[in-house]
Amino acid sequence: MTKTIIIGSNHAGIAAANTLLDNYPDQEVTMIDQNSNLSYLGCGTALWVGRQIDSYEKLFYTKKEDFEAKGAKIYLETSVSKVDFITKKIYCNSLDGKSFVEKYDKLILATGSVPIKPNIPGADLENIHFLKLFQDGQTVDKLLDQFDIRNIAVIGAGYIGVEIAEAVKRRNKNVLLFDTADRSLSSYYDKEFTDKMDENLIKHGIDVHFNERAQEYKGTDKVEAVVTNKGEYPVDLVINAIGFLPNNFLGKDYLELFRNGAYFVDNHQQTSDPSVYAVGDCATIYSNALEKTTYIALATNAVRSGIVAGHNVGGTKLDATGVQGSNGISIFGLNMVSTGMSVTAAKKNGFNVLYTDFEDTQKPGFMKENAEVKIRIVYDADNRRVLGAQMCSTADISMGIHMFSLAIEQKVTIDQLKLLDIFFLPHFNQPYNYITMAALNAK
Ligand SMILES: Cc1cc2nc3c(=O)[nH]c(=O)nc-3n(C[C@H](O)[C@H](O)[C@H](O)COP(=O)(O)OP(=O)(O)OC[C@H]3O[C@@H](n4cnc5c(N)ncnc54)[C@H](O)[C@@H]3O)c2cc1C
Ligand SMILES: NC(=O)c1ccc[n+]([C@@H]2O[C@H](COP(=O)([O-])OP(=O)(O)OC[C@H]3O[C@@H](n4cnc5c(N)ncnc54)[C@H](O)[C@@H]3O)[C@@H](O)[C@H]2O)c1
Repeated sequence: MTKTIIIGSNHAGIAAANTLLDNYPDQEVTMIDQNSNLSYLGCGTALWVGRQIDSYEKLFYTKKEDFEAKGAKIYLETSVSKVDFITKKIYCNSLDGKSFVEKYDKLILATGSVPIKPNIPGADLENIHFLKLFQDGQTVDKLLDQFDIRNIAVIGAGYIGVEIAEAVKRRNKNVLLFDTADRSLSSYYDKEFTDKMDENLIKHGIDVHFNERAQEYKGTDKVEAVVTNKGEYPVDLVINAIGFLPNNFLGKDYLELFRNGAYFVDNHQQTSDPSVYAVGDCATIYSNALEKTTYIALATNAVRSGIVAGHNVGGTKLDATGVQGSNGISIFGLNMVSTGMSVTAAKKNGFNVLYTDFEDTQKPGFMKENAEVKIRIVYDADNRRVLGAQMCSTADISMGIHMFSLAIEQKVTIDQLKLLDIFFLPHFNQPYNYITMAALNAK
């Protein structure tokens, strides 16, 4: 028997555990997590807090007993305080006061990420929260029930910030949304797309403050105001959402790290110690768009990297295929999806970049239910390789982005997309559909 210990039992750790337990009967699997729950889908926090779904119960997709039934040993409310990588031992402390040591043959680090804490005065006042764990969502949800919690500042207009801004607005509170960038979602989309999101946010009553950095949280015990480079705003609750950092506490002094501190892994999820693998938000990932190792914190990547690590630890060599960072968001009925790099991101990364845009209705004019679609395909001006795509509509056009994800992975050129066989049916698109038209218009 090979003994594998997995530290962290959320999306990445779960995927690794299931892969090992379902495919490799010679594996003894031990899972350890400091939290009391596992498999919480953070994407559901905004849906639940905004009352778009009835409750949070179904936001968990598995439980401790499911792993025990497959023969794993699983400890919750147990934190690993130290790993001795030389003797292959981990040191654990459970919430009920017990300490114990476990030995491993192979170790999978799946310790995820931690939200970045703004380093400003007043950051420890009451009613200032993050939105990472289920418990964070519960705290914010309860506070929003209080009548005297009226003005809510959301710091960071990235994915978490924009989603929770919508949710809080749906609870009839005043929302102030701050970002240091000049627009929302600036790391995912170009301005022509984020302009649509910003208009949408403003139209629904969200008070947006771009190019604005929070410099201080003021208050006696509880937060009472946010001070930025442009003004002071009375608030009753602050939600910080300015990004994640990899949680590298256990291996930072021993394993090779990426520039942001993530465990540097190869395409088998193996770290610089051959007995140690790292998966999900604590590890690097290979971007096929950039053609470089990078860091992209997404549940989808956590699951895929967990599967890859599981097979390699189990004894089947499996190469990760790399990712495109595909992502999507749906706010007050406006849907935006992207994959690979925006023009802004490609330029920042030194690419000689071109793009092609197209805007039209999704379906032929005779269809009753119809919506505008905007698409941009980003490509390399030198070798014509597709680098990214963005789409936006009030219709559900999300599935089209997966094709661009594959195109980037497979190094397809913009010219190969021009005459690609794309079906036509009035219920879904036009004979001259938006993907073909965008590609045909490419210079
Ligand atoms: C509000 C919100 C919405 C999101 N929405 C989406 C979305 O729509 N789509 C998407 O793809 N991604 C989304 N994400 C991102 C996604 O949740 C993360 O990328 C994903 O959770 C990463 O999974 P992970 O298992 O690598 O890490 P984590 O989820 O961070 O889990 C790490 C686990 O390790 C445990 N742990 C850490 N240190 C120790 C230790 N020393 N001892 C024991 N246990 C330890 C933690 O308790 C935790 O359970 C969202 C995130 C948030 C917060
Ligand atoms: N729909 C989804 O796929 C989804 C939903 C939620 C979260 N996630 C993922 O979870 C991770 C964390 O999400 P997130 O929203 O925290 O990060 P993010 O990177 O999406 O957004 C962070 C935002 O904070 C801004 N910012 C940075 N420092 C700031 C400061 N000091 N003051 C004000 N603004 C500041 C940035 O400009 C950026 O817009 C991301 O990897 C994200 O992709 C994905």
